[in-house]
Amino acid sequence: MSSAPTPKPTACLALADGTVFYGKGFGATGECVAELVFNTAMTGYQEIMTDPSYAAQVVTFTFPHIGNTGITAQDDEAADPVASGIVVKWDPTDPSNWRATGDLQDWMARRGRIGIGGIDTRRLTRAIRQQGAPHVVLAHDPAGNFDIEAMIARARGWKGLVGLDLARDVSCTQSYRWDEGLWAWPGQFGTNPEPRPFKVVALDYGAKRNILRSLASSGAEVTVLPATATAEEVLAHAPEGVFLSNGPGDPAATGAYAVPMIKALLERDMPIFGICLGHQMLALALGAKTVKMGHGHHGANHPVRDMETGKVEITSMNHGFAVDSQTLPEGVIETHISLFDGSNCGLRVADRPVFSVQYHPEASPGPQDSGYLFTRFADAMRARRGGMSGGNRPTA
Ligand SMILES: NC(=O)CC[C@H](N)C(=O)O
Repeated sequence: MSSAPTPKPTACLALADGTVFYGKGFGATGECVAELVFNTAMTGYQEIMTDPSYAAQVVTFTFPHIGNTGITAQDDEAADPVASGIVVKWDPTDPSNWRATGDLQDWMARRGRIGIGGIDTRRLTRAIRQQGAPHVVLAHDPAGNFDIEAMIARARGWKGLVGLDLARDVSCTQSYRWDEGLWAWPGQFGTNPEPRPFKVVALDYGAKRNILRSLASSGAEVTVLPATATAEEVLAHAPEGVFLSNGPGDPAATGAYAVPMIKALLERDMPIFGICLGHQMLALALGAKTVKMGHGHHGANHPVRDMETGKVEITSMNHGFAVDSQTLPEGVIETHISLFDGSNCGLRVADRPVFSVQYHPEASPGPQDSGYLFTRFADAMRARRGGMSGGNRPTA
């Protein structure tokens, strides 16, 4: 009696330490070099893959069923998937979802993103937790020909994300207006009582669409400017508030453009709100330092404590760098911390409407606990209209 031959692996993942995982390839063929991170979200693989902050990263999902809800353009956080590739436990099945307009595998193949299925993602996640986010090469070849030694050497030779400036690569190149509000939970911010919208300039370092929707729904007329816009270019729009977006790469590598622009804005008494990379760059502009984390935070269930109200929020997270709270200068208050590891998750400037958070109040995917931050930004701009100050104090 003969048994069926074991199918030849059509994809493999080589870690810089020499560990190799074999599996079944899907999506695009070819090879990519990246940092490997794990994401613990149970939903939202499409939002995760299209979040521009994942540039130069491969994501391994701890949730085993990825692909089963298919793909819909409504869930794109950017025009294309940005994560270089994904690692999953089960091979993606055909989608079963009334919203699906396509399947994950075809979408990834058309957009040049590599997938590997059949991987022991628990073992891989444990390895990432122990050694920190490793450098990897992910390859997909239907013929199953892999030069493992060359892949390991390429992973070892890759310089990684520290010092890597990616924000200007994923940014828009032209300014544009964003008018679309939230479609997923339209009443989130109530009705804006202001007769005219707040003029907000949003700097695009890799902005997720749901951030722009959240700003619009909280009463803003949003003009999006490229990452390299100068303070003069920002101020030419006469904004009532400036928003600093999320984005990929090392915040400290944006010192040639974003940090000096933010420093110049801080000279003005203007509401500023930052998210994730925007939070880190604001901290740098205020004189603090950022550090690379071990394996970072990537998920949709991260508890964060608001230090001023004592409330705990369950948040969406995606970051591999963090603000070193020990370096926050006098007058800059740590407003939020991670309940997983105590790392900094938010700051504000005392008595000024300047604040930022490390996590993602726009969710997509994730819980909506932190949506109040968009209201706080709108309140800060409203207070300016009314000639009051201190509009970033806790509202609830
Ligand atoms: N989501 C983000 O904006 C990520 C910020 C930064 N690239 C980090 O990894 O920490």
